[in-house]
Amino acid sequence: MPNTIQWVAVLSILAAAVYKGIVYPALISPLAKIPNAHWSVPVSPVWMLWRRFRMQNNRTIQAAHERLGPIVRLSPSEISINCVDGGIKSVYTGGFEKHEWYPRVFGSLGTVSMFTMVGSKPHSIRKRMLSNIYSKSTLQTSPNLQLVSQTVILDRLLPLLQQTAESGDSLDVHDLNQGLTMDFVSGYLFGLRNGTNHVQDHSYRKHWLHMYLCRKPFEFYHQEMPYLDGWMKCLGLRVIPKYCDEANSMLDAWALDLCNKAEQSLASTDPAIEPIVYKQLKQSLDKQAAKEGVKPNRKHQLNDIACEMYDQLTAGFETSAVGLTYLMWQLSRHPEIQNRLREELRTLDPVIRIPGSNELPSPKSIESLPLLDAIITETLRLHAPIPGIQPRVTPEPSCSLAGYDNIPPGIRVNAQAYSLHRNPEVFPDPKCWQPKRWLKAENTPEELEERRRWFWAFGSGGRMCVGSNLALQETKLVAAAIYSNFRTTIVNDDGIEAIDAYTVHPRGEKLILRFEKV
Ligand code: HEM
Repeated sequence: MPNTIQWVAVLSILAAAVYKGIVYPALISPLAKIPNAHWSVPVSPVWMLWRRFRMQNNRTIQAAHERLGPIVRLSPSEISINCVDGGIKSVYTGGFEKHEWYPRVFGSLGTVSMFTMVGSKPHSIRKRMLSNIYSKSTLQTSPNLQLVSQTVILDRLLPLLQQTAESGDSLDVHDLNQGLTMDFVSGYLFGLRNGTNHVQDHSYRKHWLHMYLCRKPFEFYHQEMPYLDGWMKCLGLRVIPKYCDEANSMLDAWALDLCNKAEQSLASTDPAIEPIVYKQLKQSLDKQAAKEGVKPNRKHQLNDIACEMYDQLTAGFETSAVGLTYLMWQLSRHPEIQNRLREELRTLDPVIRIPGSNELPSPKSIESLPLLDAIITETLRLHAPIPGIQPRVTPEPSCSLAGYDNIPPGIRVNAQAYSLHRNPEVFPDPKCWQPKRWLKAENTPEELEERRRWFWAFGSGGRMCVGSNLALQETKLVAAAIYSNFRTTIVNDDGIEAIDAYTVHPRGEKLILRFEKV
């Protein structure tokens, strides 16, 4: 029988556990004042984990905000915000660091990139190395990108669509878009000749996409239960199948191969060969090493560059492709807007024609078309390619968010474009695709300004998308080239609704359209 001292010890431990695990988080912690997404969240993460396991993250958080307002608690140490002032402004432009979630999910080649780095200091050094190469003025005047654009649009895309239109066949544009955007981004990173040709090499594109996408259903384990796979492996079991490891190795080797090719072209200034982004990063890393008085370790450096390039390729192709797919879907559902866009595109000089064109209008002239801009912005609002959470960590010693003070450090705080873009006070009838909400002629300057503040397709602050200008330039050019020449109609859009995840794609992974020459 335990004696009195042992009883007291056991009861004290129990009382401390109840206080720490239930009383403090549910009643005393400053987080206790924040509305709970579910009654259990102050004491357990299970409810939210289950929702995430079922791939219901974005919709669950959105429903909680609709019910409970701009800030909600999702688990004992996680909150979500859905407002600009006291919300995304404080967190994302206020220097809150990224959560470990990023390197867990997106790490590759055993190291980290600008996207996956957690600390803001190493991140800002890396970002400074690359921002200029992605600025709007650099991209609009780059002879390298001009060559990539001409080749991808005039030699690869338009002839293929022309052939499709002539044959009367239909085309899976989601599949095509993923090749198109990869060719753009890889051509800019490594030089046109060293980049991919996924538009024309259909079978390699299929194989590559299969390897890339087969890992997606298992993202949950990396994101939310990072140790589970390791523990299970100790027992001889796996939660993440072996083919995911094989896909990772194949993709790492692919990125290293592209980098090796770029390395051979470093000395070239020929716009068809010069590996613009690769070169910029390599030279900046060398400069940084010289500044720090260290000799660069070439093997580590190649790995660092390959990891960075791999992230930019994947961040760049998947998002832009999904944006294009939904843009083509919406235009196919709205023939009257498609016709108005075509009229606007006919004002370009030169008009993009197949057959006939051997040069493209300037990126600047395409950028300044108001209806095209409104159509793309509205597509990125309603169908944000990254609608999911962007987790950050609350700083020392405490912070205030959405009117709640003394929020302790080390709490995971997220916002998501999915919810910010569905605020009915800013975007009336938010589920409806309405490009006119972005047109100067149809809205007051105050309305437009407010919508811009809530528009979060590219994030905000220091960790905002570095490729947003490239994405917009490329998306506008592709849309201009297609809709100057063809009318699209839907043949099969089954499964067009997006999956519920951090990055999305149509659930059916396809969109079949018919192209008719105009
Ligand atoms: C429509 C297309 C695109 C969308 C919607 C998009 C969206 C985003 C968003 C929301 C973030 C912030 C993510 C977070 O913090 O969780 C991000 C970051 C990033 N994006 Fe994009 N992106 C697009 C295209 C591109 C392209 C073409 C590139 C090519 C270089 C790119 C490269 C990156 C990188 C490297 C980061 C990390 C930036 C940092 O941490 O400083 N993205 N993107």
